[in-house]
Amino acid sequence: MKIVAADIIVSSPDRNFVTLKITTDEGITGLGDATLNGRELSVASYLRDHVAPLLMGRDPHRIEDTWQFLYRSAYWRRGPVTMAAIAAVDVALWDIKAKAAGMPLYQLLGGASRTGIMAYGHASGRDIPELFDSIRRHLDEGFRSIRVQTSVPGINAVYGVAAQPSATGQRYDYEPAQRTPLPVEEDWDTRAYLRHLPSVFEAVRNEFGPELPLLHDGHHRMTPIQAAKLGKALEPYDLFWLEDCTPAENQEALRLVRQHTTTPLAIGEVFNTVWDYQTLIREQLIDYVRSAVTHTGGITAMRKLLDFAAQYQIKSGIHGPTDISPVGMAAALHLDLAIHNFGIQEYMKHTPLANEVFRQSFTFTDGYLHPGDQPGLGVELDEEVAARFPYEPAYLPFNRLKDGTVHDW
Ligand SMILES: O=C(O)[C@@H](O)[C@@H](O)[C@H](O)[C@H](O)CO
Repeated sequence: MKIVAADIIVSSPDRNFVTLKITTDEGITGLGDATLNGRELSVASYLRDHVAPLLMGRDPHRIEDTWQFLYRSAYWRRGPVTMAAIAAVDVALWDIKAKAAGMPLYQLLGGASRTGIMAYGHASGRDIPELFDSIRRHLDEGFRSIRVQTSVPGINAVYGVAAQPSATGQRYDYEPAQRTPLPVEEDWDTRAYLRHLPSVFEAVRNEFGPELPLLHDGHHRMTPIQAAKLGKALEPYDLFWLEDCTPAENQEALRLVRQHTTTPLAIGEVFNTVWDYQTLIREQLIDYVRSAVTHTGGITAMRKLLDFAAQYQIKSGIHGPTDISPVGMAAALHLDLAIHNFGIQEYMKHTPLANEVFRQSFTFTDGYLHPGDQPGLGVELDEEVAARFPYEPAYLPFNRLKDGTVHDW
């Protein structure tokens, strides 16, 4: 079999997605997700201008060789653009291999290690009553693990609160990237957040009891000592994890957090290679790996990363917000089902419009996802519908402190 075409499809059904479609001389096609929120066109260009010509005539079955070739022959290594482009090729090739075998992809990764994939949803509220309603709604929808984000008194707009008004006047809901000519400015005050958050978790535990797994995302905003303080303060509420408590480019910083708290830690959605985790994993400074298949070099690289983590009893918590397309989501689900050290999967539902462009076979029942049993990934791209929604520039917001200093968002 030979690769005869590699097309890049950029489409914006409610938000931007970049999809790679690889076609073989036998007529089998494979899809890969190359979406990098707010920087989509850079990956589209990387693929179209630099990678697609290299793929022509290659044997699609040689996945490891193609991965190594794309990674090493570029000379310039790592980074989100490069690794998202390589991920898209990798996932598309796995899709082709599984379709050629007539099997769902997870079978090629060793087969199912579990019957379903525990998923967590995103509950949020501007105040406690709104948060409780959101948690109840998620429980009604079938979620059995819940991420909790709230507004903080004194701060106007906080990451992750769906009901807050966005810059366009609509709810924030599905997607923090805004279709505005400049990134929207949000405000931040870590001391106010640290004072407020423990009382929110206390209220949630009192209302919903001790069983429900609860998660929280710090979105990179704390220093190590602030993160240590928050982890300690949240210990009575038994979190499943505290995510992205520090920016974590400095892996050693997590030693300090770890020394002070037993709240489990999850990190890595902005990382893109195993090297970003070397110290974190070897020194057991985290409990969950948050990388996205889409941003970390695809299934081939994620499998190696998670096998490394498994040696230290560190589990997966694969990134799955709506900026991971249904193609990237399906790739995550096949991997989740096959690996032994599965932890939890993030799951934010895509909009009905996005689901018209990407027809998926995965299911969500009583808290558990399953990728389905269609050959390959189980996702089809409707290119006619996709063409109706051309790219629209959008930016993620950024933060400023009260004195005007730019802060991590
Ligand atoms: O935990 C998460 O899923 C978030 O941190 C993301 O929603 C993140 O904000 C987006 O991926 C940014 O594009």
